[in-house]
Amino acid sequence: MGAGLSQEARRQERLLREQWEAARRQVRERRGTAGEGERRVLAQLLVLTARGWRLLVGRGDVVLVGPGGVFVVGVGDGGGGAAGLLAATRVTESAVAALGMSPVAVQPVMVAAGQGLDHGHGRIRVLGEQEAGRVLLAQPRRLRAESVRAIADHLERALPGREAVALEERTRPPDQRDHDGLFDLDGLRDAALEGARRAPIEQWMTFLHPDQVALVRRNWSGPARISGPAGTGKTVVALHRAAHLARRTTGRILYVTFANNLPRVQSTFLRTMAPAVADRVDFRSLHSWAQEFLQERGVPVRLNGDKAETAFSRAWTHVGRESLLARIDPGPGYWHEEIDHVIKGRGLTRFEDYAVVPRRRRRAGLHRTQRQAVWELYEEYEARRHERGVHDFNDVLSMALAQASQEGGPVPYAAVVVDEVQDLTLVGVRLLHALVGDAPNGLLLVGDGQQTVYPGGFRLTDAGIDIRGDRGQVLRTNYRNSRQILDAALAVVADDVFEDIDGVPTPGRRDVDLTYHDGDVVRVAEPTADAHDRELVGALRALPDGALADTALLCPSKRALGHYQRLLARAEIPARPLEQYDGNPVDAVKLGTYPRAKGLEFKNVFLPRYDTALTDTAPETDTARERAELMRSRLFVAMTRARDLLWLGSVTGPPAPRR
Ligand SMILES: Nc1ncnc2c1ncn2[C@@H]1O[C@H](COP(=O)(O)OP(=O)(O)OP(=O)(O)O)[C@@H](O)[C@H]1O
Repeated sequence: MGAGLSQEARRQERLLREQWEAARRQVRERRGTAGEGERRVLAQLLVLTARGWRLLVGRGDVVLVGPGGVFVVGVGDGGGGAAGLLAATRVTESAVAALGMSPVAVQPVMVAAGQGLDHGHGRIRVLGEQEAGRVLLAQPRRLRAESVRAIADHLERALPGREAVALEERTRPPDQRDHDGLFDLDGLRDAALEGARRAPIEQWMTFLHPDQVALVRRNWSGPARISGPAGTGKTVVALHRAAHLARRTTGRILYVTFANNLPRVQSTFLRTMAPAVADRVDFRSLHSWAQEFLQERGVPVRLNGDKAETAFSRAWTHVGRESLLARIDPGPGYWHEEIDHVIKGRGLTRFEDYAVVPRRRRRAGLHRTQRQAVWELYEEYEARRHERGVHDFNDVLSMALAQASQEGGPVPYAAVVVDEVQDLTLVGVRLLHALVGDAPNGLLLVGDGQQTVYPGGFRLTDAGIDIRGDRGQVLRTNYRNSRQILDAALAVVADDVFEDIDGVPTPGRRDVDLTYHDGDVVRVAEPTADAHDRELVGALRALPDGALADTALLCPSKRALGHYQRLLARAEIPARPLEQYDGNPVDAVKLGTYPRAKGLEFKNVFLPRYDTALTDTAPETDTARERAELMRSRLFVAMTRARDLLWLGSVTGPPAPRR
């Protein structure tokens, strides 16, 4: 900076110098017996008290509460080293849990002799003596002033034996200036400026409902499950849980979803909310993880979706098209799904098993002869796939399961968290279960059967996962949607009874508690597609500056998506594919299909021609009914992504070309 220092930087520097000198003096007077290193650290922490932080000094550690969160700082050699610091952290975590504060917001820090240190040691962040104040000052803002006050007051009562210490405001005689040439005041000044500049982190990254905190900290004796309707904080709890487990163990945590883009977004969130452990949580999509796992084990994978697709098309032409299957549903898609989600998705390799398997969430009942026809198609597909020497996505999971089930292999993860579990196949769930087995706090399955966006399904009992007693938890408070938005979404699936992975049938219109939250549904019905599109563009343009960063436009199909992509390009409205979204704000509309939006949320959600996903008349065949139901489920997911505005466009026709 030097000569170019801004006025604010100069003011900060002057203030900091005064505070630093006063702090040094105070520590020298009160803690004369402490070593120089310890005194220097305490002086830095005292400076923080002049900047909105509170200090509770104990024996060997200091609890700090400030805009950057709650820190338990090990100083000097009065305490019990790392073990003592972790014990003090746990006590502090318990104390703040009553206020709804997540354990991940309480961070243990060890200050060590030396300079330029900043690294993780297990769950403890290690900072050099010179860095402590600077690093804490530069933290993104996590707590507002009133929260700092409330938490510090609470901790003063809850943690007896600690002394509240603050920098005393005294007028400084001019001849007592304490020139401490060794200390990096510039660093402290820059950190203070940086801390003030950084955007505060989201409230949910620090505060949860006390019931949610209890789930995050709970000890489960085996696999556990968290379910609940859309927007009830399942992912939020799962993220805090992953961070909490990462701090409790030295192993790695695997956080898996089915979709590809979700892990990126969730990883961004975790990095902000619990940076110290972020590197020990692997956010992965199931298939990409399985491929890498096989590679590490030296198992060759020749995944080729296109060639596998061709193998299926040929098989259909050869044995499917003229078979009795075509009478049930003439489209090959339904039968491809049957192979993907029922036969291979469940890992079936013998007809006798398929002949009797319960085909969960498949609406067309198939008797034995019909199943035989499906099996022939399956065998033909497998033969043609082998001929081409390629694997499909299901093969990858089956091979990974075979590897993971082998005795004696290294256990790569201490815990596995599965988000959106309802969209996994049975083999996928078995694979993840095989990684950690029934270990305490090993497997956590999070999801909601009502938001299923792929066909087929499974029950936990099919996977041999036994979740009993308090290991099955249901969240019931929707924190995302307003009454209007949730009502509009529930109306779509009101008549669809669904079965979740526990096998319990649940009515579509579920009881959900709502938190008070504003939010509107805007319905636009136009006689022509052009008029509809003009309204859409107008509505997007009417959004306030900067709003596009938190806006999504979602479509039922890729084809429709192409249309709106071009429309937005012509209208010069910035847009980004949802696939590229990683949770960091970009001032552009996020464009994607309904299934792509799963697990995400946006302030504004635009669903042009949303009613193409709905059918006016009851479908005549079972397979058409199943498809219609799946479309409603996807639309429901898309609608419940909206926090503040749900824009529903439709074309009343005539004539409205179908998209
Ligand atoms: N205790 C809480 N207080 C306030 N907001 C909360 C709380 N818990 C969660 N939220 C907010 O609720 C919203 C939904 O949370 P989350 O995405 O975890 O829900 P979900 O159950 O996973 O949703 P879905 O199944 O629809 O994907 C988020 O905006 C989150 O910040």
